[in-house]
Amino acid sequence: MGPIPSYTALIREKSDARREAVSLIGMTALSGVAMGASMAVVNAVVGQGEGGATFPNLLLFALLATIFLWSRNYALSRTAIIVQAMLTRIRESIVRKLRDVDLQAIEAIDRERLIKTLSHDCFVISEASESIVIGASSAVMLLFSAFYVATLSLFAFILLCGLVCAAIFHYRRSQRSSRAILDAASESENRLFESIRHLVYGFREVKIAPEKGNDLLDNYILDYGTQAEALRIQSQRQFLKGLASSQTFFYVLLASIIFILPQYQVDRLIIQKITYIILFIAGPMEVFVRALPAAIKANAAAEHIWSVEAWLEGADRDAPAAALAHDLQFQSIGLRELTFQHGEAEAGQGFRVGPIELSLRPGEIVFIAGGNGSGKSTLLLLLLGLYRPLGGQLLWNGAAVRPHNAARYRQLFSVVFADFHLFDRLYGLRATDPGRVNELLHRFGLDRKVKFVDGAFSTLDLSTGQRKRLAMIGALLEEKPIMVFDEWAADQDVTSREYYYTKLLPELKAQGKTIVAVTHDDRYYGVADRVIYMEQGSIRSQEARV
Ligand SMILES: Nc1ncnc2c1ncn2[C@@H]1O[C@H](COP(=O)(O)OP(=O)(O)OP(=O)(O)O)[C@@H](O)[C@H]1O
Repeated sequence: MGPIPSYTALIREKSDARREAVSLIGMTALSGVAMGASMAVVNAVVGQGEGGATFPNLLLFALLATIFLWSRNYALSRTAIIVQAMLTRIRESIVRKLRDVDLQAIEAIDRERLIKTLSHDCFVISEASESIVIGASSAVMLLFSAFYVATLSLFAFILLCGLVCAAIFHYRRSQRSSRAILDAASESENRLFESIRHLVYGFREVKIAPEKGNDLLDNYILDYGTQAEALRIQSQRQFLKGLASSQTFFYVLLASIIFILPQYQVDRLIIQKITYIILFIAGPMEVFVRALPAAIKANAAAEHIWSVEAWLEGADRDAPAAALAHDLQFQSIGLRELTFQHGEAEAGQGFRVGPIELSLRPGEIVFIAGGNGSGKSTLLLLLLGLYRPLGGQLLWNGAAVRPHNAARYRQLFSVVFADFHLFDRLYGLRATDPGRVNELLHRFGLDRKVKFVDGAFSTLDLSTGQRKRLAMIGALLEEKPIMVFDEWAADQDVTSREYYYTKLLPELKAQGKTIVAVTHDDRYYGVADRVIYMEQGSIRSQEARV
């Protein structure tokens, strides 16, 4: 697997490098050999004095330099193409799998970490790949030089090998905890940015209560910042220690060649040549040492990608969402003895829902009422087939909703959740007539604030009530048979609320739509055909209003 197993595994299994492995490794090695060989030519020419400066030697040098430049350029440009294509493919594969996993899986993971893997970790791999190729080419050049030294003096070669082993041993010891330090530094930075986020997004609260801001700044932002600073300095020191040990190794080597080798090797010319070699490899050696931290970071980023992939592979999913189906029939939906559990029941901290017994028929308006935390939103998620029930069945026209048909079933619904996400454009509704959108913007009193331009809304910078009205427009344009609204009217002014209950809902019902709406507005309960009361996760009662 090599010293950076996750990174190499990623390149091997997720990129096209496998097909080009021979040419890529060959070109990288060729560039190292050509660099070493051009050094050998320089050495030979200089060693021969004036007699060495011949046209054939010049040609040979030019040829080797060209091979070096061409092969390294080839390896670098192909690596860039392969790595970028690989990252695009990885992002696509992660996003595709992400789209299909269950809601419960998404709710259980760290979404920030997921986004960071798609952005930061992919960026780290993209940046590191160039350093890794140049580092590998330099390593080949160093190997070539070692063998070149062996042809000149076996003793010098043994000396070189001994010193290299000592340097590697020392380097590994000095870098032993570098990964742990890097991880701790990035953890401190995460906490630092989390605290800064509280300051930025809780700015109004901080303005009103300065002690919040002082506490955040003095005890969290500064503390985490200082921790991160100390860890980054420690990590940089470690890297510099590694660099210094490689430079010390270089000077010890040089001193050994100049002062010890002459005791065993009398040929001054050979000593001179080996000295040139040592001086020549100083640059590639530093390049190689500098590539190591980049490789360690790329390996850590690859580990994150692997763990996200593993999580996605293991997460529950429905059959992939089919293309939008317009022919979905809805005669009945039934929740039969449906049960669900939030969290661990054993830990005593979970929330149990059900058993729920509920039927839904076309063209009716059903209100769901109940106290805070009584399970209304959870009931909606169960009805929408977004949570997998623990027991019981969700029936669609008499047939059970299961992973193979759940995505299709969900297409029956348009939803405005209580904690809805407002999209900047009408995704999935490309063919929508802009005239219809403008008419709805006008109807919901948003036409002065929001314009519908090139398929997107001109702004989402709106009040909570206005944002909900915009979300409602999106839901109405979807033209689905069942509409689900979770406390939609809660943030509306009196006029919009009145409009919602007395005009919009009856109009939708008249169009044959079924409405399921969570509401606390008991003075409008007369609009509904039925009101369902939730209490502690169960339906306490159902009241027919007509
Ligand atoms: N994703 C979740 N993970 C764990 N517990 C949850 C989750 N979502 C809701 N709960 C818990 O389930 C219970 C019911 O929540 P739910 O949101 O369904 O109630 P609600 O009646 O809609 O409340 P509200 O009127 O305040 O919106 C609450 O105790 C809540 O803490």
